Amino acid sequence: MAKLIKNGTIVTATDQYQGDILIENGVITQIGLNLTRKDAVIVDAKGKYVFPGGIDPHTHLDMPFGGTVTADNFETGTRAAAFGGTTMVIDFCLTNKGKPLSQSVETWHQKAAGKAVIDYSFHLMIAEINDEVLAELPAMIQEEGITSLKVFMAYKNVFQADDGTLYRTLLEAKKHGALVMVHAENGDVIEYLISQALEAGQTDPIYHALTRPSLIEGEATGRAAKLTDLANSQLYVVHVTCEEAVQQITEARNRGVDIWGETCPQYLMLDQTYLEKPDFEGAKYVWSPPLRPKFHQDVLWNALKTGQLQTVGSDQCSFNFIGQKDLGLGDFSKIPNGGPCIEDRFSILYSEGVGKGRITINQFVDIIATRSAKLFGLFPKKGTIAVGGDADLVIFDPTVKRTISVETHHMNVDYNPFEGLEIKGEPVTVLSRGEFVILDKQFVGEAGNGQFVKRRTYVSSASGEAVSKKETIRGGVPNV
Ligand SMILES: NC(=O)NCCC(=O)O
Ligand SMILES: [Zn+2]
Ligand SMILES: [Zn+2]
Repeated sequence: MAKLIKNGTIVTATDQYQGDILIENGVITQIGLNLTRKDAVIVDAKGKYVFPGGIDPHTHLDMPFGGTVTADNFETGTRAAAFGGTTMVIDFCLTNKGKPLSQSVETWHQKAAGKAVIDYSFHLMIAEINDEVLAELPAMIQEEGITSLKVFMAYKNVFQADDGTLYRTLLEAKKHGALVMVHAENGDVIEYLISQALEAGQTDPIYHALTRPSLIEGEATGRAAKLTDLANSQLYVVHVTCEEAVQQITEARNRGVDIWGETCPQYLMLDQTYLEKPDFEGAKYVWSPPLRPKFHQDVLWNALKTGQLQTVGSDQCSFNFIGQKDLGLGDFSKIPNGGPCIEDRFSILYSEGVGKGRITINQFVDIIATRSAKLFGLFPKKGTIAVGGDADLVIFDPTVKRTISVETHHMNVDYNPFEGLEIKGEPVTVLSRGEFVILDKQFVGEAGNGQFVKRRTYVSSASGEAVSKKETIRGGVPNV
């Protein structure tokens, strides 16, 4: 049945205006003033913003990691995402050396199908480059629509790939139209620092942060940026936490490298002192890269404001405090890395960003949805509000004050790292392809309604300025 959203303030990455939105067969068919339609369900959005549904470019749902499996799967995770105003997630499909890529992708399809309540896609991890991988990659990218590849520069002996693998992945990505993503930390150095700490009896959660200094996140970011330049390819740096990494990205962008950066709410809001909480509570705040000293937060906010960083992902990777995080009691290196944020990403960025004057409301939409849609081949089907696009929409009440808490969140995990944070603004109604998923703050969706979305190949035009600058200033580096 048609739906008509009336009287809302429509906000995109570029505009803000009063208007009505007509939805038919899951897509937006008209936007205008005083629209009428006899047989439509009317949704009154007076006094509310109508935003494009959030796109979370970085989630780990139902993922085995650190000797356990994330507490949220595709059903609980995407349901919580919807409550929080997110209508599409791109999850990381892990792969195993020596196994076909197609097998890993099939495993991820099985995890998501019948469970997801909103649309989803996958990034594909590249652990090695060999003849089999080279043979499979073109079809993965161009036929399966998995147009982003992930390389880990850390987690030695688990996920870490070497520089040769990263470089060859960059070359293949350029050839076939994919965006390469990196977890940028120096895994070899970290492994040594961890062994030194444990030898010295330093076992508490704070040593997780102290053995992963920001300098080596910056070093790995700079290395990846330079390899991208050499390969004349394209790079997206996930979960940027610190000044050193921002500097490397900025410097590379200024040289004309096609490079993008993401940060996460935890790095914008929480600092290293959280890892010092007594009674092992610091384990709740173990992410890699780690939380940093507070001054890095201002650097990250400023980088979002000035466009040096372009997106905010949740890096949703939830583990219960009791029964999962406590695997690392007596040895910080065994604490499963990651935390829950899929539900709060959207509202925290609105409240702390727009509400506190750090970013504009149009920048908010760009960071939370539009930029990811462009970089990951979804725009303009998703990531904006336009005739012909999917009706993935969030009706958002900017006046509601609330406190984030495990008592009220919908994630399947026994703590919330933002517990007690007072924020302003809340998604009230959320639609995915024109169907209500959240209606007046109640879940009305259904597991399995979310669909896998094949994405378009990476186009450098998404990068605009950076690529044209490179072509005019440097003439580009030849592909070798
Ligand atoms: N970030 C984190 O600590 N856990 C999730 C895996 C990753 O993104 O590195
Ligand atoms: Zn990572
Ligand atoms: Zn991650």
